[in-house]
Amino acid sequence: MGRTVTVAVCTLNQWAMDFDGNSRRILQSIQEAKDAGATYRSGPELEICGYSCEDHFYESDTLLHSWEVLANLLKSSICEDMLIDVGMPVMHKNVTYNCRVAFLNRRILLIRPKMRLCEDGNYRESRWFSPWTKERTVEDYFLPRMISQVTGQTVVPFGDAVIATRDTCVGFEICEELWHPASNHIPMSLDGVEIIANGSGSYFELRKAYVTVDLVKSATFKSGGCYMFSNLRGCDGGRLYFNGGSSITLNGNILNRGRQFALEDVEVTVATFDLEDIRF
Ligand SMILES: NC(=O)CC[C@H](N)C(=O)O
Repeated sequence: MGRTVTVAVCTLNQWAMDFDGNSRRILQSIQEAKDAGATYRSGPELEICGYSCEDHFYESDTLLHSWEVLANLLKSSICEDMLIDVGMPVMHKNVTYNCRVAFLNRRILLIRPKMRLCEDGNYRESRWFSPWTKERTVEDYFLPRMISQVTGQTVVPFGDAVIATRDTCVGFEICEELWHPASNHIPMSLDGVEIIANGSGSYFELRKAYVTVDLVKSATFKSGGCYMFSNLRGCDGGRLYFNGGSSITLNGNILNRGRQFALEDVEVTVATFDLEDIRF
């Protein structure tokens, strides 16, 4: 029995604090994903505000403008009938987290905070964010009024959870969680999560692309599953170059992979596979 699905990962040339441009590129990626027949679109880490906002992450305006962009995405007809997750900073109980926000047809399904922050190389994430440490726990998140007006929701789940649908089960990792020895995809795979989306802000280092390819393959090699890796491209306003190379991997094999060094601001990479192939 075939149960084919088409999913999309996106490589975006986002810029720190360019809310208009970032939002335009996100919408373009969603439109391209839809045109390619995808019913699920994921994107890179902190794609709404840009990854390298540095101490602007301390400013409440950065969080406010991220919500404004999300409100426009929720309202847009381009986003209808597709599961979408986007990356943005969210403050919960006065603590800022680096999050994925998953939504479908004007309703937020889950806000998933990053659980392992990156501190090596040029990464200093704990300067601006705290990791979510409550495993398999969600709390009520009270939405800003401007979002409630669009979605009709007052609270949504915030925390370590996955999205179960009639057809499959979707979970999330955020960048470093893939690199960490106690990766979050391990308990999720053992628990039957079939699709894991990773929004990343992974900058270029010599030979790192080999590591990334090995990691996405091994994440799905042992238990099976689909791994959707989306990465940023370009400089983002800082001194680092994010090298793209977004990929979709099934059961240890790369199905499709975006380019590493390219000039397009928006590159959408899709793959179609049979969910039954995960269930052998
Ligand atoms: N943004 C991140 O979490 C980066 C994770 C990873 N260590 C990398 O170098 O790509």
